[in-house]
Amino acid sequence: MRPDRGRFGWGFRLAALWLVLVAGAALAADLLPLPHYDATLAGEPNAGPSPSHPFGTDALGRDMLSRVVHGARVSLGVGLGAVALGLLIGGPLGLLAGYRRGLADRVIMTANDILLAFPALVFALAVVAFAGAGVRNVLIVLGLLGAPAWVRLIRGATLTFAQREFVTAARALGARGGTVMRREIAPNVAPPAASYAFVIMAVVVVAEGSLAFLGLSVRPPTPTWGGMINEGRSTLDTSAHVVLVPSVVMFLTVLAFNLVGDRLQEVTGHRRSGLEPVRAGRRPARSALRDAPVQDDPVRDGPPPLLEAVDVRTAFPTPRGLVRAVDGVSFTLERGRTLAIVGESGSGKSMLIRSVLGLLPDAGVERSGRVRLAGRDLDGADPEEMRTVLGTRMATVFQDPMTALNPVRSIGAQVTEPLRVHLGMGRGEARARAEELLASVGIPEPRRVLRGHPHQLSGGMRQRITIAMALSCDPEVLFADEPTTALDVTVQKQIMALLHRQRDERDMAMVLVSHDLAVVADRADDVIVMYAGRVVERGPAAAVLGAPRMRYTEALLRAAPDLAAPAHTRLEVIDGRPPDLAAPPSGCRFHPRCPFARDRCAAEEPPLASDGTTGRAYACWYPADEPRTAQMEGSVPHGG
Ligand SMILES: Nc1ncnc2c1ncn2[C@@H]1O[C@H](COP(=O)(O)OP(=O)(O)OP(=O)(O)O)[C@@H](O)[C@H]1O
Repeated sequence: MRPDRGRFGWGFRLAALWLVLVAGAALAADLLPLPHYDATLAGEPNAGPSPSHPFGTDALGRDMLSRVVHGARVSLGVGLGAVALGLLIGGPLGLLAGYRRGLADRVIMTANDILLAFPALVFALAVVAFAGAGVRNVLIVLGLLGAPAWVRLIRGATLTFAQREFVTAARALGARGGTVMRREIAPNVAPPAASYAFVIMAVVVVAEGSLAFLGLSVRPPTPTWGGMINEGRSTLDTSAHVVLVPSVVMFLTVLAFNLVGDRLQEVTGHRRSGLEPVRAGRRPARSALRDAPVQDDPVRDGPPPLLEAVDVRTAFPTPRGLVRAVDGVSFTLERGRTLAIVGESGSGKSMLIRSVLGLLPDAGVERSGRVRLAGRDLDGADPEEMRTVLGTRMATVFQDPMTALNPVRSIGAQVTEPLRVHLGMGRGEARARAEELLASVGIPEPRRVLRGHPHQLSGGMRQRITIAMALSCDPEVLFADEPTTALDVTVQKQIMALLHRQRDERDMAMVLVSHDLAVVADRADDVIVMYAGRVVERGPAAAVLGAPRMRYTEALLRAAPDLAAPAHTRLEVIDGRPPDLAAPPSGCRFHPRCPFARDRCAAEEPPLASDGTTGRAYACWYPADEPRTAQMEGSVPHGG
């Protein structure tokens, strides 16, 4: 995230200039041609500004400019130290709370809230009075007092980024939690943290000034701004400049820190995630669904399928009730084949994929069912094994390559990471392999591209990069969740062709989520049609899309653009709205929108029953007419 330099404005520039001036003077204080800050009678006592003493002198005739400059050392030094200490403590805790959620989050945030409830200045006064005044103690106390604010800020930013696709993508590549926090989230949390550091500096400068005013910061004769204000109090009526000079310098510095911090915050401001929040206070659990009987789990002879999902259920506890996003879905997939998942928006396609990959949001999700890869039950896999499976055997290509790639890391760093982590390659070897991978997915000048960042590439090129990353460890199953939706039409075809070429060359299986039924009919071997979290029809793609039986599939096809149809042909829409997954309709979930519905549809739920042909099944009491053989074997209409 690069700040837009043109939008900083004059206020920011003046404030930044002031801070550079104060910091520079503080650093070079000993080198400047100024009298020693404690040289008494360097001039007339309490004298106003003059060419030899531009800020005047104090009651002991000491040069005020020298004292203000040396005072800046203490103020800024304590500020920097306290910010660093607060960040050192609050940063990791905030990352942990925001990324792990659940128990860690609750413990950290409860402790944090208790600490925030302490009256800070009283606490600082008590500690400094007890432990003794001095820069070190003041710095430690102010650093500790700032830590809870850092926890809140870093947690909030982490929550935002933890929902972003590049974090899911890193998890899908098998990255450990610590690595995800360090490499994916921390660099993105850094810009808001940096802007916040300026605001905290302002708070610490004021707090240090207040302690110094009370005589609880550094000991005299070392000057501090607060101490100078205190010393000048007694002569305020006759020599106001003794109080005014440190006050104005302190005021301008605090104002400048706030201005710079606020402006940086605006410029580096980040987008919020659109996910509905999960109800607070619920633990990640599998409880409510765990007891649901696992259906459709046949005992088979022969080798197990490459990928098998049995009765997968995923639900989110929300204030509206339990949202059953995936409600008892089963499928199998073999090497070299593509299974497409289709359905309206919100039907549960993405959640099904995430459930299979074990990449659900951590907090509050309830899930059950079985997922097996070549017979290995992935639910029984420990986190280490699951990370390896995700990195090497199952890989994912996400919808939007811009959000799936980390904007602040170079492409080379992102493409080589899975190679280094999972295949143990050294830097040079991983770089060479990354170049080959990029070339294999059609990226010209791979060496140059590896040095760049995601924003320097077009959408199509970015998606090629994410495909290269997904393919880097030779996965057996590739999941592609609407991989072309964010791209323009000409590029969509190229990416789809690339995916299938790679599938054939590598003999992978592919799970493809797509809204584009023409693409599904063209490319997929099998299809499952989802409605309200359930499979309502499944079978060979050509047969299902060529002659749907379930009324919802029929409606979906009529609502899809037909590439073969004349331009300006009106598309039919599916009447009504998708059901509320927290309170789905009784019987067939599609019945309120189905023109063929009868009483039985509202009363009884139709089972997903085979129609007698291989692999084909649908859930409908009054299905579309059974097609004649000639129709079924005929060409599949593009998009319906
Ligand atoms: N964190 C969450 N809390 C509550 N409900 C959620 C959450 N995430 C997803 N859902 C719900 O799960 C359902 C399925 O979502 P999913 O993203 O799988 O749909 P989809 O079919 O992939 O849609 P699209 O085609 O628009 O991507 C939706 O109704 C959504 O509202």
